Amino acid sequence: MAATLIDGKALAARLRQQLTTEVEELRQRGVVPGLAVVLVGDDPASRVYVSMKEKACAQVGIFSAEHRLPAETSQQQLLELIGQLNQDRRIDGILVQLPLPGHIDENAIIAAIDPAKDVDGFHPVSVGRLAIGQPGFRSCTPFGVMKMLEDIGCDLNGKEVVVVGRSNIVGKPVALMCLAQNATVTLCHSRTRDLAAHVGRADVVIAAVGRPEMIQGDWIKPGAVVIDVGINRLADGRLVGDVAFEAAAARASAITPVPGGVGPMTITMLLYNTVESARQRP
Ligand SMILES: Nc1nc(=O)c2c([nH]1)NC[C@@H]1CN(c3ccc(C(=O)N[C@@H](CCC(=O)O)C(=O)O)cc3)C=[N+]21
Repeated sequence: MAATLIDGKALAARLRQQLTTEVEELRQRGVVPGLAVVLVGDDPASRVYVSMKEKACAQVGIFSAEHRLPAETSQQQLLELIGQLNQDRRIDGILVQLPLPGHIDENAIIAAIDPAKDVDGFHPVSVGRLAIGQPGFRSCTPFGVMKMLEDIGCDLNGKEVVVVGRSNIVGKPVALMCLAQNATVTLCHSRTRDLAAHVGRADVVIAAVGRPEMIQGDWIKPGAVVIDVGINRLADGRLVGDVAFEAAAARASAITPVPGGVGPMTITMLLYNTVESARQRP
């Protein structure tokens, strides 16, 4: 393998160490950052993610308040809880674990969160601020990707960035973040013609399609940086990304592994946003 491995787990650990110090300083000023984590229903994957988030909060000294609600919870009941959390002075961030059960309108729930507590960065106000270049909460996975690029000293100014996948939670926001750093950004998706040709021009490839190993190694331009946001569980139990790792690593200058790449950064940026929100407490 020619490429440098971009170790998300190690970077996440370093950032969490810094956050621990910052939380301690806030605590001495009488501010304990607080995160409310809301889980509706009992999806096993969501349960795992939520407990990872709580553990991470405890690790850096953030107070976390867990709200586990039954799958039958009505939209009205959930909106009432959000309303209470919006008013709760101990709470700096509200995270509603997605996906929500089918009878609940996710957009209505996200819109009900006070933008000042939108540490997930999913509220239309946060997304709008990102789009027009104003400060605001940045959603955690794309924010983690940007931190990783910064950490390896990858300056995006004038670079060709190809993002594969146009989701609201990764593809679109990461494209906007790269644009804000003066990259030339191409946002590819399922209808893109000749994806291989686009990827082949990229100095930086950001894969967020959710299809196991779809981005082939021989598409990668020699020396490119490859960020793999995908986390796909195969039938044999293996966890793989959206990029064919071994073949891509043979051509790339740097590449993220799966697991241990972008994943650990997502939760770390949630902690980061929560601490930032506590700092801005009214
Ligand atoms: N409101 C909301 N906000 C989210 O941020 C959110 C969400 N809902 N719903 C689900 C997705 C998924 N997500 C991940 C967090 C950490 C890892 C992570 O740490 N992964 C590790 C371990 C992977 C494993 O072993 O399963 C890794 O990639 O190395 C992955 C995925 C946050 N999400």
